[in-house]
Amino acid sequence: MDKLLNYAKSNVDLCVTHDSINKGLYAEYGVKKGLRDENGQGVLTGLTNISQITAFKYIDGVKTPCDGELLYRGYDVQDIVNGSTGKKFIFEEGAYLLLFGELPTESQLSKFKIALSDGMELPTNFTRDVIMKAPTADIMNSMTRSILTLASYDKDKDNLELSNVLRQCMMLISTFPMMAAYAYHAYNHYENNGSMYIHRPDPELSIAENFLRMIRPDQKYTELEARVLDIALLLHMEHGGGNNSTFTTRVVTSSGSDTYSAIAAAMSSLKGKKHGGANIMVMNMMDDIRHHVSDFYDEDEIENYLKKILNKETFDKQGLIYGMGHAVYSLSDPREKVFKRFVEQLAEEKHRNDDMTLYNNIEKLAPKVIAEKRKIFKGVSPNVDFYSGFVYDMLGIPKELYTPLFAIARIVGWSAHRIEELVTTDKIIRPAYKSLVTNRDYVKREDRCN
Ligand SMILES: CC(=O)SCCNC(=O)CCNC(=O)[C@H](O)C(C)(C)COP(=O)(O)OP(=O)(O)OC[C@H]1O[C@@H](n2cnc3c(N)ncnc32)[C@H](O)[C@@H]1OP(=O)(O)O
Ligand SMILES: O=C([O-])CC(=O)C(=O)O
Repeated sequence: MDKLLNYAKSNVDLCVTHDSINKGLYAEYGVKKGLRDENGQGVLTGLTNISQITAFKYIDGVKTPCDGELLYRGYDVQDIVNGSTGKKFIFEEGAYLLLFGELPTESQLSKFKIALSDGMELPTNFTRDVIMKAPTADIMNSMTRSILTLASYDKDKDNLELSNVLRQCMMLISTFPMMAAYAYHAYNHYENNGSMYIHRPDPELSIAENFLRMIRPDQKYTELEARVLDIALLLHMEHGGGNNSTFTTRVVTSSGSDTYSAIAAAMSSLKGKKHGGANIMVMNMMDDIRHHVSDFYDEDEIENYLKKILNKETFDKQGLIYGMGHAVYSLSDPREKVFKRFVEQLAEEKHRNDDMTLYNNIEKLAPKVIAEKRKIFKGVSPNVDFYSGFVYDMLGIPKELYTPLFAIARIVGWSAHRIEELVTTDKIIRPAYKSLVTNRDYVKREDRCN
């Protein structure tokens, strides 16, 4: 390993020399870096009927940043949340809506729940033979391994008929919580010396309830905890075709690959720190801030520390304030607003008021500090990941499961987009790269100088 690392270090300069491209050429050739134009707007690469994100409104013909709006199949997520008061199975209802395009009637929801419950089963000894092998704190990697292994149990893996793809997607929606919870227990036992327990899901319970039941030794949870998690799952389900993991799903789907491979690829995208992996990074960053800021009520001290993070002087030295900013939203992310309502309620109940103050101050100061230091076109505001980790922390969910929870929700959006891609597009996604290569005369091996 060390020898390989030494070799890699000695060759890094070659990569930098041959892989650095003058940034000015992007503008010269009209290349949209990150598939974004000069104003940060995403390049149009597809059409979708699944969801809609609004971050700007036209006022007197002028494009103006506005509070964010997110519609699932035309319904505002905030209305879905408000309409769910006193109800269970909010995630399941959202999943039906995204997969089939309509809000379910009681009877449709009930049949859908039964179908999902039927899918809540892993193959015999799968937990022992696959999930418990090579335990890791990286639960996303463990889940991805499980997804790819499940493919080898599926006799109809490559069949792209819609009914088969839908069966595969629903089976994955049903089994993701088990893959995540059991992978965590294996890690906690083998790496952390914790106790290991494997609770089976109860087919009568919701996905949110089952998740809480499976991760807790006594299988108990309160109504509020289950509701908050149910809503968190709803809010994370879907975010258009362009977000990194959904676009990945669509790219892999467009090549004719199977469901397991497309979803495994999406998992690999989601875990990135700039995408779904940001929820863990927010928690790590908050720990770091708590460690370095002595007074959570002192705005100057907090602002100075945030500047150090942006200047790559501290924390992970990447220059990012996690949980802030979004590729699409401008003034606000509607999901963050919903989260905040629950955060305030939970923080009061769990006596986390000092933490709440720190979060409030960062929410207020970070956008200003980022706007001063970076070229921001549309405004920068807290995103869905800013409060999600704090909520999960107050629900006693271990940090290793935060990004997996995102995946447990987003598999629904990935599934809907895979199906839409199969039904509608049927064209391999293949953008162009302008080549800067120049012809060189071939030199025989013995004639190359050192
Ligand atoms: C579920 C989700 O995926 S939500 C996003 C979760 N990710 C995070 O919280 C990580 C922190 N945030 C970020 O890295 C960014 O805001 C992203 C990746 C989400 C979006 O980035 P972009 O699409 O480049 O956003 P935008 O066009 O508004 O950014 C403009 C500039 O501000 C920078 N910027 C945006 N947000 C931040 C931030 N939180 N901290 C530091 N700089 C930031 C961008 O890097 C970019 O700088 P550049 O032009 O030098 O590359
Ligand atoms: O849309 C994006 O770029 C990021 C994303 O998935 C989300 O915010 O849920």
